[in-house]
Amino acid sequence: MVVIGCGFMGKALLEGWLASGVKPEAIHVQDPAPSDWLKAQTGFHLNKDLPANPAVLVIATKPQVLAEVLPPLAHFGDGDTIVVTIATGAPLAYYEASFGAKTPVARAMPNLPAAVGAGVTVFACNANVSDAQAELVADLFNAVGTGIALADEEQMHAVTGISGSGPAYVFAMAEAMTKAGEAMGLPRDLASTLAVHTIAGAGAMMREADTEAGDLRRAVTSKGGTTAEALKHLMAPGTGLFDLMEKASGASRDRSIELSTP
Ligand SMILES: NC(=O)C1=CN([C@@H]2O[C@H](COP(=O)(O)OP(=O)(O)OC[C@H]3O[C@@H](n4cnc5c(N)ncnc54)[C@H](OP(=O)(O)O)[C@@H]3O)[C@@H](O)[C@H]2O)C=CC1
Ligand SMILES: O=C(O)[C@@H]1CCC=N1
Repeated sequence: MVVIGCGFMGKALLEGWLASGVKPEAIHVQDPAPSDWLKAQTGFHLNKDLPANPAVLVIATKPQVLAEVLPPLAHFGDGDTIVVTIATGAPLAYYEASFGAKTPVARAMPNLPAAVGAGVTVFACNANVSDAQAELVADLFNAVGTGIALADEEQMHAVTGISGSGPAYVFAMAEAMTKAGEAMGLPRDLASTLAVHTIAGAGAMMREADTEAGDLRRAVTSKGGTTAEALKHLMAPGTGLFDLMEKASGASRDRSIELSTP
């Protein structure tokens, strides 16, 4: 496997893949300014000559640099190597134009919790991807969480607005809960611990429960109690979380569309 670009997301995937048993010796990583984490890894082939026919070529750079990153890699095209790109926005056709029309390409949108094996990745494959390669892509992303194949590539922008950017919304929520706790006089450490454990606990419960998130919300909300008072603010039409989430995820989706012509 060859990985081009090892920033936040490249590192998250590599951490997940290493934890799932992929051998570092099987991985070539190219990055012009390797992070301390990358330099500290043993076994990777870092910024060394690349193998001629890797099974997988992962593109993990920002979409803004694709126009300079892809041309020197064009010789990997039109063969058995599958290009797996996690760059936001750019469509499959962009890679076909760069690598050749016969190149197998999978366009994926992972998310940061892949680093701890709890990511969710949606991927769309072009017509050149064989069944075995599609299975390989699914295996790669299932190894770091849950992989979901998508038939309609156009939906990838909306996926980005929900799960690609989504961990940041949840981290922001933890920050906001911490700040609110401090504002009510709790020590920062305690407020932060409460926020993190509450979100992690609620997340674990949603994953295991057989019911929808709304049902779980109702289970916390005693009639005439404290939560109902809080939710009057969080669910207020116009200013509440629901409308805000629609605006926020829509803004992420729109930016993904803007980035689709690198
Ligand atoms: N972060 C996230 O949660 C997610 C990110 N993504 C997508 O993944 C991609 C990477 O994102 P992220 O990791 O956050 O970004 P980063 O900027 O952290 O990582 C990109 C890495 O690529 C390196 N790079 C730049 N030019 C080259 C080159 N010519 N050859 C090899 N490497 C190069 C950068 O080096 P330098 O910094 O020195 O320029 C950097 O280390 C983006 O397309 C992003 O949209 C998708 C889902 C989630
Ligand atoms: O912010 C970004 O552009 C990337 C894509 C999804 C998460 N991070």
